[in-house]
Amino acid sequence: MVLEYASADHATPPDHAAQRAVDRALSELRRGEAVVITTEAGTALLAFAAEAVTTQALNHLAQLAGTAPSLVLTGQRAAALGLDVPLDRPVRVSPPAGLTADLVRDLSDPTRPPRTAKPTGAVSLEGGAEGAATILAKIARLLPAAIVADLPAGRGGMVDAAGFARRHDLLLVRAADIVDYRRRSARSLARVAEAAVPLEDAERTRIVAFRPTDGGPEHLAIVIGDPTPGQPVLARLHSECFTGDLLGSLRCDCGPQLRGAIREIAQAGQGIVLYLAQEGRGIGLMNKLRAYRLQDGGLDTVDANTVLGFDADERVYLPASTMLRQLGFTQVRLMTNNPDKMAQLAASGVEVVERVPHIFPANGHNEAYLRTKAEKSGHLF
Ligand SMILES: Nc1nc2c(ncn2[C@@H]2O[C@H](COP(=O)(O)OP(=O)(O)OP(=O)(O)O)[C@@H](O)[C@H]2O)c(=O)[nH]1
Ligand SMILES: [Zn+2]
Repeated sequence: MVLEYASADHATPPDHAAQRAVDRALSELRRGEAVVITTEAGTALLAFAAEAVTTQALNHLAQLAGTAPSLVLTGQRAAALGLDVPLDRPVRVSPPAGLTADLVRDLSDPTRPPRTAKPTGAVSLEGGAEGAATILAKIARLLPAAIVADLPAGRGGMVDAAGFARRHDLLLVRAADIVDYRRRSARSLARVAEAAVPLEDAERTRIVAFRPTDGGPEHLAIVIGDPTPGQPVLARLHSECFTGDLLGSLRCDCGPQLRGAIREIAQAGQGIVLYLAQEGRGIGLMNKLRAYRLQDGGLDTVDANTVLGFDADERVYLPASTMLRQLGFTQVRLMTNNPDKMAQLAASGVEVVERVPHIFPANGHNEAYLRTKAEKSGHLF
């Protein structure tokens, strides 16, 4: 099958400027710089990633904004620290004596040696800009926590966020654009390259590579044989697992699932494996290694995620549905045990006409992991 490439025009979404602002903010955050986050309500925050905290950075933020910095945690992280708060709202912690770099590290990073740090002082439930700051940290694959300081209102009670950002050479990004970033990114995926790549277990294979126009994560379709567009296709949605897929880690079941899917599809004649760039159930490799560390301390795979401040599963399957559609498929026979994959695909307009179980034997190291997936995440083993 010869594939047509999307034209540049087709691939340019109307919200290009919004995506660009978020993408730039991501790299600022990863470099430890602050960005200005604005809300539709007219408020604005200066924010940088908790993971980049230093005494100097805290002082610099306070001096820039002219207000005391607070720490923003996700509801999940705050609950893990013993606060009685809803899990789905960000929490802002403002200790009366002010933040220190050590306190920020202790509150935001559970892999640090245990100390007795507890959030003290004003703890408030927040929304717009604070929530966006934690989402930005998540998309940047950092710990989901941010240090923030309010921009004070100027004359007339208005915050001149744009003027402030310009004066201090800071990037300005809208909270709503951060919230929409992943959805827009998935929508803007376009095919950029394709080549035959004969595999050990499936010789008639080609890889079709997709890239979003915002420079975000690239995803791959591994197309085996010649599936007929418009017909239900045997498909596996595989989330990246560096440790399992490449190194053969025994902590999970990803390696056998990936190779097994390729073998099974080759035996069936045709089908597609989507290789999705959402390592560690969407928290990234660094954070997955942190989660492993917590699991070595006794937590299960779900609790390790939430103690870090993430949801148990941060993955989205909108990119998968966009890729399937662009390849000509809207119906799948899905190789999975995970009901959330089926639900998310269905919600994004790809019909799951059949679930094909995709189970591999435990290996002596991953029994607890598989049990937790069944008991807590509803996997159908
Ligand atoms: N955060 C975290 N991610 C993990 C852990 N173990 C494996 N993973 C990740 O879990 C994902 C597994 O992906 P899949 O095999 O596609 O999905 P699944 O949820 O197991 O569902 P099915 O295999 O389709 O039934 C990969 O992104 C792995 O990197 C863990 O302990 N913590
Ligand atoms: Zn894995």
